[in-house]
Amino acid sequence: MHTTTTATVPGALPRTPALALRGLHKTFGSPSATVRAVDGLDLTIMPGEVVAFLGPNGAGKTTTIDMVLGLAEPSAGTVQVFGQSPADAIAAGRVAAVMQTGGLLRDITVAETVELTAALFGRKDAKPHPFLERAGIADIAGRMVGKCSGGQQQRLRFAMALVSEPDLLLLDEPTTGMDVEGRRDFWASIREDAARGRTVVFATHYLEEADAYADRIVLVAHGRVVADGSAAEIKKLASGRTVTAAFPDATHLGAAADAVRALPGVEQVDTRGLRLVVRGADSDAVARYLLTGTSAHDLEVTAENLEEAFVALTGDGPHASAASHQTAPALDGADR
Ligand SMILES: Nc1ncnc2c1ncn2[C@@H]1O[C@H](COP(=O)(O)OP(=O)(O)OP(=O)(O)O)[C@@H](O)[C@H]1O
Repeated sequence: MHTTTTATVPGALPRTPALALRGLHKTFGSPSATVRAVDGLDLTIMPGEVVAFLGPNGAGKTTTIDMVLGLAEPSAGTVQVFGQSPADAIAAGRVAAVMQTGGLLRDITVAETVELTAALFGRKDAKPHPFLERAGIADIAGRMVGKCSGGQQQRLRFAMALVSEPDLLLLDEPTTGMDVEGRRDFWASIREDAARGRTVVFATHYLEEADAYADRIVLVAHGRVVADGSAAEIKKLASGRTVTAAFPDATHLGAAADAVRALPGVEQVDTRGLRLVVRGADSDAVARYLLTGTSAHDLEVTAENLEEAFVALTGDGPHASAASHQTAPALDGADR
């Protein structure tokens, strides 16, 4: 898990984080109807990290990215990009973004788009080909943008973002609307580029994408970080199992629920109708207890996937209960 604000090696000066978000808040609306889009977000990302910003709709991912890009002002808290304000970092060409939509002219070619971007960055001399090559679209350099597929247009946005050779690349759900193959190719280009040491932060809904392409996953919900770790660590959260069993009546069910809560390793206990749902690390012990010590029948044990762990951690799904939040604080250190 990530708990440091700076990384040090003996004898070396502490490195400046690529991104440092401190007590970040963003509220929208009037005082009577306020939306807390970002609600106390702390995050530190070091240079060279590839980080997935993973969360459900409305978690605050885009609003956070907008603040990093200087497109929105925080209501409270601070954003630093390589130790600078977003405006200074952007002016220095240190940060660029691939957003979900917009930013393209349909009636010019792919190569002309990159040329135009280079001119806007004061790099008239920059040839488009190397950027198109890196984004994997050199073969469609002469195609009109309006004739490109959604995936090709996203790669073009990626090529445009590369023009300033940014140290930090932000991608806001860059593969929305792409098919599986398109996504795979797009990520191959991004990973290749990240291998050169660029810091990459991407917002996504897709757990598989975060798992496959990020070195670190930051789970966001309700404008806060609810878990933060390597893909392996986040996946470990999903290594638990769920035991469900039916009961003849509510009295037996209630008594079993109380007793099961006291068993070691049990993280979450819910009831659905006359079924008890128990989530925890030691499914054997739970199953043994239910079958030998209670009137449980029709017992089922299922392995969890990352999706279920995510729902449990963010407290947004039918499995969510007060107990699910016990897991989050251990992963949610004050400072990242
Ligand atoms: N300009 C705005 N005015 C009012 N509310 C807003 C505004 N922008 C965002 N919100 C609200 O803030 C919350 C966070 O939105 P945000 O777009 O940051 O989430 P997200 O995690 O990017 O979601 P998605 O994955 O759906 O894009 C949502 O409830 C959204 O409706």
